[in-house]
Amino acid sequence: MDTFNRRDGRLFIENCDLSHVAEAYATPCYVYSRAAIEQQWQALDRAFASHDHLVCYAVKANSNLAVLNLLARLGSGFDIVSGGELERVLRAGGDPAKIVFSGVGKTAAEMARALEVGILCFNVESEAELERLNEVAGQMGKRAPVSLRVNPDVDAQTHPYISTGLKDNKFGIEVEHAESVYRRAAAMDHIALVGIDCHIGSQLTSISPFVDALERVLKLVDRLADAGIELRHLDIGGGIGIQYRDEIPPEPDDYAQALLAKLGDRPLTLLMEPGRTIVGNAGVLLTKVEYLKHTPYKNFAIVDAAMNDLLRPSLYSAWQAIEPVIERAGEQRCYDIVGPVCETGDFLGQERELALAAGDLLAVRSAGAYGFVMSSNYNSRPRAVEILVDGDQAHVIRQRESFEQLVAGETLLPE
Ligand SMILES: Cc1ncc(COP(=O)(O)O)c(C=O)c1O
Ligand SMILES: N[C@@H](CCCC[NH3+])C(=O)O
Repeated sequence: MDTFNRRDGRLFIENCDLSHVAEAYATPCYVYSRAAIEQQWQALDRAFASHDHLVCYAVKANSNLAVLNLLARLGSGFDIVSGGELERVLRAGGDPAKIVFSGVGKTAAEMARALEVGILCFNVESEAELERLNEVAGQMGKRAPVSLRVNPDVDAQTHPYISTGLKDNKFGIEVEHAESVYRRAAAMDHIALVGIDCHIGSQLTSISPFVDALERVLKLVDRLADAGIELRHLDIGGGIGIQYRDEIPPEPDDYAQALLAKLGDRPLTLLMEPGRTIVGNAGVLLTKVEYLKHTPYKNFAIVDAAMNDLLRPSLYSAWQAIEPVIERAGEQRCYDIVGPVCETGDFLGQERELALAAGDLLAVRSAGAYGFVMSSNYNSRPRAVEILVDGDQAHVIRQRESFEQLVAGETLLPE
């Protein structure tokens, strides 16, 4: 049985009827499939079985504690980019010794906490960060495990906002300059060099940019080895794309084979930081049609989810499939699916052929990654509820935010 399947025109996740989920928990509502998340992680893990490796799930893609907990139970590592993500992983039962810490702006407090719990390594993105880390570790009487994130200057052929491996992007240390930074780091008292890292972008649908990046990083690894700097691991980053529409993303086995062939017999553990490919197609956003509005120029379906709930269509003009939860007969019309937020850019989809009536439920597909995590309270809209489906059971894994929670922490000035 497919994770997403239709029975008598009704959309199910596993054995759970999504119209019942919407009825029980209201909309907007994120729903994820446990089986789909686990299967994706296991497929990637299996693909690398022949080589020492660690899949470090990129927490930013979907950081719900229940999702992190499922992955921790599978033995996953985690790629984090903030102190908040670190606390989430710890609360979800993740192993600190399997955490890599990426990001260009780590604060001293974040470094200290990560050193205290004993993470696998810091993916250091600049010399200034390296100096700060050396200082913080020194104050704590520790040595910080470090992997330098190099910027290989490879075009990931993806949306410019999510391309990270070009030399004019803010990420990593230029590959030509990295060797001298490694030499400096090797001489620091409170730094232990353990690895090398790169991440060239997100939603990549071709393997060749990964291979090009790896090739450039390996040249540096070999030069470092010649200079007596031996590393334990190489982290290829995340970025494997998913199918939103008609993209054909790399299969885990092909991806693994291409990378392992390039790696050859170098005794390096391979780390990776996949986010989207693990959770993206495991989730939907359910929303209800509040009103239909027909004008001589356009038809609008005004729904109860908005750009604050799912930002990707507004931010990147991203296309995500939108389908009725219960199919209805009748004439299809071309609709823009828009939310209640006061912005013209507030849409979930444009020019979609659908047969609709007010009150219908819609499912926005591929919403498991960069969906809820990018949501906001814009227009003072409470954040949506999150549900995890396990077989025929639907579990609330985050309650809908209440109006009380929405204003919590704000205070009026005294009279
Ligand atoms: C450093 C780093 N690692 C991993 C990821 C996860 O990327 P993706 O969700 O595309 O796999 C990102 C986001 O692009 C990232 O910036
Ligand atoms: N937020 C982006 C992905 C960002 C990747 C983070 N480095 C998206 O929704 O496609």
